[in-house]
Order: sequence, then C-alpha cells, then structure tokens
Amino acid sequence: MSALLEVSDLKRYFLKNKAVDGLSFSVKKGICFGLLGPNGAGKTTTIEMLEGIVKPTSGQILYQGKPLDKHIYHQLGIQFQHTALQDHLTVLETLKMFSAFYEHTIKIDDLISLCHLEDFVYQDHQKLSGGQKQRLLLALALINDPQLVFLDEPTTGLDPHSRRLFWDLVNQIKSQGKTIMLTTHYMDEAEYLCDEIAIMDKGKIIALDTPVSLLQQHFSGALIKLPKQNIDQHSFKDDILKLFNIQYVQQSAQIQSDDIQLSLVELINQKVSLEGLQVKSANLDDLFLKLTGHGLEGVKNV
Ligand SMILES: Nc1ncnc2c1ncn2[C@@H]1O[C@H](COP(=O)(O)OP(=O)(O)OP(=O)(O)O)[C@@H](O)[C@H]1O
Repeated sequence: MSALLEVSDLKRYFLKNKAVDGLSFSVKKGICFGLLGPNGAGKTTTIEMLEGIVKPTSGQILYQGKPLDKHIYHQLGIQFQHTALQDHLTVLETLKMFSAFYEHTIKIDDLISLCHLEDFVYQDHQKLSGGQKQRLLLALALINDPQLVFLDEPTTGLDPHSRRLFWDLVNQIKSQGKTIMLTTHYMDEAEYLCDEIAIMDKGKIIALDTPVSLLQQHFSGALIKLPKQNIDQHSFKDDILKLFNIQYVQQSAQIQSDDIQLSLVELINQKVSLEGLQVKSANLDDLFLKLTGHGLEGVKNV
C-alpha cells in the first residue's frame, strides 16, 4: 500500500511552547490513522498543519509525494471540532450552500443517505442533537468527495449510542476507499476504528504502530487489578509493592502477569486481600499509562 501522506520532522512552536516537536510518520491510502493523546498533546496543531491551516515552524508534509498546495487542499475533507454554520438554515439548505463552494461534489441525496440525515433534513441545524450535528458536519466534510478526511475529536461529548452510530459511519466511509485521519482521546474509539495509531504526549510521538502490535510489544499475559486499599492496608505494603511490581492507577493497584494462576496463588500466600479483584487484557489506556506514567483521564483534567 502506498503512502498518501508523509510527514517528516514536523515542528510547531508557539514561543517557548513546543506544541509539536519533531513528528515523523506516514499514512497509507485507505486506512484510518489515529492521532491519540490527552488535551494539549499537540493533536489539533498537528492536523491543522496537515490541513494547511497552521504553518509549521519546520519540517515537511508530502501528499501523494508532493508538498501541500492550494490545489491539494480542495481534495481534503475536514470535520472541525466546532464549525460556525450560517444561522436559520435547514440541514438541506446548509448542504446546498457548502456544495456551491466546490466544482466537484457528491450528490446531496447520496450524502443524506450515507450520513443518515433523512429524518431531520428540513430541520434548522441549530436544533439538532449532538449526534445529529456531528453527522451533518461529517456530511459537509465529505461534500467534495475527498480522498483524505480529517476528523478532529468527532465524538467528544456524544452519548454511547450516538458514538456507536458515528463509528459505523466512519467504517462505511473507509470501506469506500477513503483515508481517514482521526484525532481522539478515547482509546476505545481508537481500538475500534484505527488501523494504525500514533500516541502523542507533550508534542512528541511516543508510540506508533497498529493497536494490536503495540499491545503485543508492551504487554504479555493479563492485568490483575485490585482496589488500592487492599495493598495500602497490608502490614508489609512496601515489600508487596516490590514483590509484585505493582503500579497504582487512580484507585486501583495493577499487576502485569504472564501466569495469572501463579500470581493469584502468590497473592493469597502473601495474605493480600483479593476482594474486588479483576483480571483483564491490557488496552490502549493501559499502554498510555505504561508509556507516560500518567493516565489519560488524569492528564485531561489538569
Ligand atoms: N494558537 C496558539 N497559540 C499559542 N499556543 C497554542 C496555540 N494553539 C495551540 N497552542 C498550544 O499548543 C499545545 C498543543 O495544543 P493542541 O490544541 O494542539 O493539543 P490537542 O492535543 O489537540 O489538545 P485537545 O485535545 O485539547 O484539542 C497546547 O499547549 C496549546 O496551549
């Protein structure tokens, strides 16, 4: 598969703030590539450089082997986190207005059906629910039949049902051969949608691969989770922490184990309470914590 987008040593500094600090990656045609990380990691600045909205401090971006120019921007589709739409227009009128901006467009009826807008096509766009609004914004991003579609945190604030609907829609668009560049701080979203991911933290990429490969590289076996207090209340807490190489994550104590049965027997032998015990496979949240030493949620609220 050929690379649609190639990025080398891309930087964007805002005075002393190294918002994006030397990113290199390529995005193959037809995949969903995810840029993940907590608030402030540099995701939006990165995609705004790829979209031509923000000028890089340095570095190179090639689209189909050529530097970005005005001609190429017409081939991109962008779903912004917030788009100011003209007031008092229905969904249909909004689609028609955006359609007039481009020479080559998808038929409006096809867009309505693809993005499931039928039920509210004559409704004022300001009266749409969060999920409906996101589907309209996606339709607007697809109006020029782009090869590469940027989705910047498209499901932030949506309820679980609307998120699922949106995910199905993204997969449908991908099955049409379009390439998708997604930013998110939801690791479950990335695991569900992305073929490849780059995890960003403080302006740098700290991991880059398929989700499955990344999890295989960093975890074997499974994670045993116990309430933190089970360890804190143990008379030999420090010995137990060292013996099992325990990592605290918010209110839980986590042990990575290649042999669950053996680890559980050892915990019982050491008289650690197993009340509230959970055994699970590692996911991208666990990976992020392992790589950075801090959880996504914790960072998000700083
Ligand atoms: N126009 C700007 N001027 C100054 N600093 C900026 C500007 N845009 C972004 N930054 C800073 O760059 C850093 C990265 O911000 P960015 O919005 O790219 O992160 P993000 O990962 O997209 O976060 P979020 O998930 O909140 O959108 C932050 O420290 C932010 O304050």
